[in-house]
Amino acid sequence: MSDRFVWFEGIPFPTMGYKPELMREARDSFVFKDEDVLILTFPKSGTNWLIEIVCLIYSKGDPKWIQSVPIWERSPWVEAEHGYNSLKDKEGPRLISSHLPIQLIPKSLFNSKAKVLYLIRNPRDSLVSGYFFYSNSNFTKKPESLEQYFEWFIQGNVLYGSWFDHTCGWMSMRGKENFLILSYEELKRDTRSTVEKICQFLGKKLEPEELNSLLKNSSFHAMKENKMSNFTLLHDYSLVEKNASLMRKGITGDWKNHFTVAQAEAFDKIFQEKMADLPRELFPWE
Ligand SMILES: Nc1ncnc2c1ncn2[C@@H]1O[C@H](COP(=O)(O)O)[C@@H](OP(=O)(O)O)[C@H]1O
Ligand SMILES: CCc1ccc(OS(=O)(=O)O)cc1
Repeated sequence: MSDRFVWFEGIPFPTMGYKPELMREARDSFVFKDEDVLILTFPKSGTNWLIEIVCLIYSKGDPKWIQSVPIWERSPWVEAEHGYNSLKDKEGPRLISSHLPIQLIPKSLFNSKAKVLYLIRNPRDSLVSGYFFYSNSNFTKKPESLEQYFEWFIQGNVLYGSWFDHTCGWMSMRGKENFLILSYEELKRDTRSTVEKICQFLGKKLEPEELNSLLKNSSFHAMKENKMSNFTLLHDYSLVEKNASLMRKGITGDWKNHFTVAQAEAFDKIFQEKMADLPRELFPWE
C-alpha cells in the first residue's frame, strides 16, 4: 500500500483509514453545528500544534486531557473513517480537524456559524516537512528523494492535492466573521499574542497562569515528549516507521537548508503565478 493513494474527486488521500464512499457521505450529509470549532490546514502546516493549543484553551491550560487522550480523538478528522464515525453522533460542541480542500468539506459548513481556524504555513516548509514525514510513512506514496517530492508537490501530486489550489480555495472565505486566518510563522514569532487572538475569536478567557500553562504544555519540547500528541502511538498500527517524527524541527525557514538555488527560483516563480490574485499580506513569509 505504500506506493499509492486513495483517490476521491481527483484528490489523493492516505491509503489507510480513508474511504471515498465515506468522504462522499461526509461531504453531503455531515452536519456542522454552530457551536463546533473546525481546525483547517494543508498537511504539515502545524495542524497538531494548533489542535494542542485549542485543546488547552478548552481545558483552561490543564494538561490532563492532552496527556491522556490521543490527539486524533480530541479533535477527530472529519474526512477519515474513524473520525467521521466518532464525530457524526457526538453531542455538544465538537473540535473537528480537516485537511480537505474547500470543494470537499461537508457542505453544511457554509450554512453554519461553526468557527473555523485556518492555519497556513510557508509551503516551502510544508513541502520539506512532508518529504521527511512521508518518506517514513506507510499510508501514502513514498518519495525517493527531495527532488522527486518537490516535483510531486508543485504538480499537486501529494496528499490532499495542490497547496496552491487548496490555499486559493480557502482564502475565498477571508473576511467572513467565523473564519480566522492564522500562520505558523506568527504562531512561532509570538505564540502568546497569537493564542490570545485565538481565545478572543473563540470567546474564551484564560487567566494569566492558565495561559502560561498552555504555553508550557504546547511547546515543541512538551509536545515531543507527550505520547498522546507526538504520533508515536501510530507505530503500533504500522502507519509510520520509528524514524517518522511528527515533531521534527519545529522551525521556520528550514526549506533554505534543503532547496537548491534552482528549486528556490522555480518555486518563487510558481508561487507568483499561482497566487497572483491574492494580496501578498496574506502570506507573511513572502
Ligand atoms: N509545538 C510546536 N511548535 C512548533 N512546531 C511544531 C509544534 N508541533 C508541531 N510542530 C511542527 O509542525 C509540523 C507538522 O505539521 P502537522 O501537524 O500539520 O503535520 C512539523 O514541522 P517540521 O517537520 O518542519 O518540524 C512539526 O515539527
Ligand atoms: C493514516 C493516519 C494518518 C496520519 C498522518 C497523516 O498525516 S497528514 O496529516 O495527512 O500529513 C495522515 C494520515
